[in-house]
Amino acid sequence: MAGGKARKEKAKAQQHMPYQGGISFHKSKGQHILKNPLLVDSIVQKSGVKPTDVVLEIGPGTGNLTKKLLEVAKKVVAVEIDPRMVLELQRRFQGTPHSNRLTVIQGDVLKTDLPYFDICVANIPYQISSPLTFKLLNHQPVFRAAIIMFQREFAMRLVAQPSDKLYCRLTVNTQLHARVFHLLKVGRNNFRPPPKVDSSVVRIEPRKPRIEVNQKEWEGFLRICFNRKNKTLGSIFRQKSVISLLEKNYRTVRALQLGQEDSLKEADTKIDFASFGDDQGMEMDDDGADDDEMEVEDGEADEVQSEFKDKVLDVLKEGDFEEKRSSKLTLQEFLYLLSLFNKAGIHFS
Ligand SMILES: C[S@@+](CC[C@H](N)C(=O)[O-])C[C@H]1O[C@@H](n2cnc3c(N)ncnc32)[C@H](O)[C@@H]1O
Repeated sequence: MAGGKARKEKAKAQQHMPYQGGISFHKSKGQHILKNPLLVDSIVQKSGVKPTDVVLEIGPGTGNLTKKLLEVAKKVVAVEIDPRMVLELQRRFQGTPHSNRLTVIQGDVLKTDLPYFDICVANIPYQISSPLTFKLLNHQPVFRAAIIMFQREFAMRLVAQPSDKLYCRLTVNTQLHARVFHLLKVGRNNFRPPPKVDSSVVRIEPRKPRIEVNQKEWEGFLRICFNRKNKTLGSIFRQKSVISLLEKNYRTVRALQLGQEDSLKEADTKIDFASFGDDQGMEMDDDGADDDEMEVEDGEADEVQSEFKDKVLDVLKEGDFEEKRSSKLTLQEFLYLLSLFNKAGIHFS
């Protein structure tokens, strides 16, 4: 009797254990599986998955979230990089009523052409947070929402508002394409093995219609604005390095417009906006003070006096931006300032 009771208790306890399938987890692949079934329920419930939805899951692991998603969705397409996990998923769902509604794609989600989906729900490896977010935001056709677990700090950057400490280039870049909401704080002990950081679930809703910008223009512009986000735009756009970059670009664009190939050669077309920050504007290691640690020259000594500089400063004055700081500008203000620069023939790509 005592043995039977112990067995029953063990079986009961196992029901509430995360399904691990005897697999060892690799931290290098961000393998921290969800071990709290109540949390999994809560994520699925907050996602608002409909019975008609095709769900994209990224990094299904051993399938704890997948199982709940299959219970509420029409279909789940899961992309998993680790072949051991893919095998485990197939074993877990084989012969269950769900098996024909689950498609597993083995591969790196960043290199995979994503299929159609209505909604994405995922507990992802945190090292791909930034490229994955931008991949999703560029995905066509536009999906309804993505409900994603991120490292807490990354999540707070996505939802930050002007003046918040974590408001940065990533925030503005993301909010250009989507509205982002914080859904749930998740402590590290909800995972096995526990990661070193706390997490948050956010809901990303792509804007419909999209705000159309020239992506290269926008990125070059934001790199400069966020190079020192707490400085005034007046002092950023007075810097010699910024003025000479913009002037080179201005001359190149003018030469192209006039079809003057000789002036184009003179203009030296090499424009290096990349020196003003990384690709996505996401640095998790800084203190949120600035987007980039690169030292830039500023101050009177590095200023240039030129007609072109006056042209740039006139744009700032026209929009009343000279004394404003990127850390406090709204998305609409960034869009407006870029449009003023472009109207004056000043380009960032
Ligand atoms: C944080 S775990 C989540 C596991 C499961 N969804 C859960 O919540 O229990 C992340 C999963 O993503 C997988 N993964 C890591 N890098 C990936 C990539 N580039 N593409 C697709 N899957 C990836 C890992 O193998 C792991 O299974």
